[in-house]
Amino acid sequence: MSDALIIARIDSGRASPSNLNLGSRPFNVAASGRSTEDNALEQSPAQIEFRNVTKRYGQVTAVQDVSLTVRRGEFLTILGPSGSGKTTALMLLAGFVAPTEGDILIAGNSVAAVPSYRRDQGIVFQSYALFPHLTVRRNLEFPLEMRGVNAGDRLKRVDRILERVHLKDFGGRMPSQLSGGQQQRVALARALIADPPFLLLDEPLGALDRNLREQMQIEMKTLHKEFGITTICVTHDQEEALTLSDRIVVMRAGRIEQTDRPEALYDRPASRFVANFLGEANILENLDCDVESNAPQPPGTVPMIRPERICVAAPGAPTRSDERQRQSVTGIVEDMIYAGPLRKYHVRVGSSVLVAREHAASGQQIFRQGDTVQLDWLQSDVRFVEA
Ligand SMILES: Nc1ncnc2c1ncn2[C@@H]1O[C@H](COP(=O)(O)OP(=O)(O)OP(=O)(O)O)[C@@H](O)[C@H]1O
Repeated sequence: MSDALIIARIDSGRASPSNLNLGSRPFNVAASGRSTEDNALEQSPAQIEFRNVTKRYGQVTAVQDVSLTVRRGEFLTILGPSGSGKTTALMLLAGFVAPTEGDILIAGNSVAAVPSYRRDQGIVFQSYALFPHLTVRRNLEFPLEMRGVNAGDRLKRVDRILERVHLKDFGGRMPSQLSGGQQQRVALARALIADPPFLLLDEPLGALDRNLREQMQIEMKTLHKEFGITTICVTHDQEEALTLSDRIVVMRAGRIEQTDRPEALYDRPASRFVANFLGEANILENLDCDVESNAPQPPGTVPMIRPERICVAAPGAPTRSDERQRQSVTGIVEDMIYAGPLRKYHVRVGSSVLVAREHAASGQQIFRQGDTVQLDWLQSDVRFVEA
């Protein structure tokens, strides 16, 4: 079932950074810089709630004790590696599978006894699931017919939605006569046409090539803004999650590891797992020095720094940061990779290899394999993550 696409808005009551039970860690504090939009979302009413939901298949626990609150209008992405329970969480919400324990509420009411076909939701799958023998127009009319909408209204609504997804001249085509991106737009239009209160997306763009995926990400974000529809999206694509979401839920082995806004998740991951899953992370272990930070190291944590926060320089070169705030180590370049406008260095320091990423600026010294370099960073850029 990993090829369904669904949109909705989820908020983990259990694991957001502000309520994670992590003692006195500095990242318990919600990141600053919230926009008016963020605040408005936080104040919007809860639309969907998972209350201690567990789903077992025999010996396998696919989802374990998940509690979430999705707010009206939110775009929430469930992100996690294969087998972490993302799709099961979505299928539970869609009513395709029933919880073993716990309850799911929509608009404050338990939906335990409501079959999926009676849940008013739009669903989009990676495989589009368009009817191949029906034209685009007939595909779009189908959900309206099911709801008893009369022919005149159906016509108007189909015209309107075709216009909104930029497919006004494609109503007479069969799905096989459309590109992948166009088929995905029809699938989205079909999910939205009956004005569902929320939309569920499972790996919505997984079948598209990279360029088209980026274009569709922008289109989906625009559509979400226009419709203001609560959306829950399941993906294992970090970039997609970062681009589209108001908030991201990171799942691991059936549980929620962390929930937060994309920037906050990247800048202040709670655990080594999240730090590594969302971007690249240097865990500052086994260096021949004590890593210093502006904050004391809480027990059970390890220091972490993102590659773009590390500067690479010749040994003894003046550093770019304030001396009192600076930490530096010496290492040997193992590898240097050009990645378009970026240079990525792998540098051996003791028994660790640190990754540093720098924007390629003109006049900047380039280091090669075997060169001795100095790596330095600001202590304030060090984060402590759960080991
Ligand atoms: N119908 C089923 N019967 C038995 N086990 C299942 C069933 N559906 C899912 N599982 C198991 O539950 C766990 C979670 O599966 P799920 O499909 O939710 O993960 P996922 O994060 O969506 O993975 P992927 O990204 O690979 O789709 C996995 O171990 C999977 O094998």
